Amino acid sequence: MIQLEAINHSFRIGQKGKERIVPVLHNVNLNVRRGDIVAIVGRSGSGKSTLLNLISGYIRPTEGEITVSGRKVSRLTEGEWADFRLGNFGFIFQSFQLIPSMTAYANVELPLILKGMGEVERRVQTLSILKKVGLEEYAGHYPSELSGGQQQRVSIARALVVNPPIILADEPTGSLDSENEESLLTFIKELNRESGITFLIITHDDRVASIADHTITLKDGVIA
Ligand SMILES: Nc1ncnc2c1ncn2[C@@H]1O[C@H](COP(=O)(O)OP(=O)(O)OP(=O)(O)O)[C@@H](O)[C@H]1O
Repeated sequence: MIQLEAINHSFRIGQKGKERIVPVLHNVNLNVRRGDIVAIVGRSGSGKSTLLNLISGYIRPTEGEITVSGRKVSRLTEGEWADFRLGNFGFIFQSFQLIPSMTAYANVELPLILKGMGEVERRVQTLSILKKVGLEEYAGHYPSELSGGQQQRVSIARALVVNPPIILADEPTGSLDSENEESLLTFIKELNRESGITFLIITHDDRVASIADHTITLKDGVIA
């Protein structure tokens, strides 16, 4: 489902003429199979977010090849990436990243508008996914009118609404109390089992890593 072959990545920092190269990932090889839940763990600065940003095309690898759903993505243009991302990935973040001026409904509907779906179909799909996460009665609420757990469920609905085969999650339980964390983990397991969605989850939390089929530990940019 996701393959990384001999990935090296460095950032170039500083002003022109005084640039410095910061190597971050070294010879990373990774094979995530369809339907896997994979946890990526490692200390702060070990390169976890860089790895996720490479897989989702927000940065390009300095060297190496990335294949997602059978497509070699390392050579996609920006425009091709935008379409590819919408069709292949849902994203979940620690800070939810909902748009504060939009209702739960409008936040979830947004990816469908970007996909160019018609209004009637959008309405059916948005309401059905809000129901799936147990929030149909909160469709008209703004993020500030929802609890942290509810906001995270809206963000999951937004990730799921386009039926992505892969969900990329960066510390998805980082802002949740233990009760909401448990219910999110149960939901992730359920989605994985029933819909076969592949999950790649960055986490510091052993409880999150415990639901994973495989755990990858990054140490100073190398898979340990
Ligand atoms: N855009 C960038 N420009 C320069 N250096 C960067 C950039 N992004 C990340 N880095 C550096 O790459 C290294 C790895 O960062 P990354 O964010 O991938 O680590 P992480 O394991 O996700 O850390 P954390 O758990 O704290 O989020 C760090 O040393 C960081 O300073």
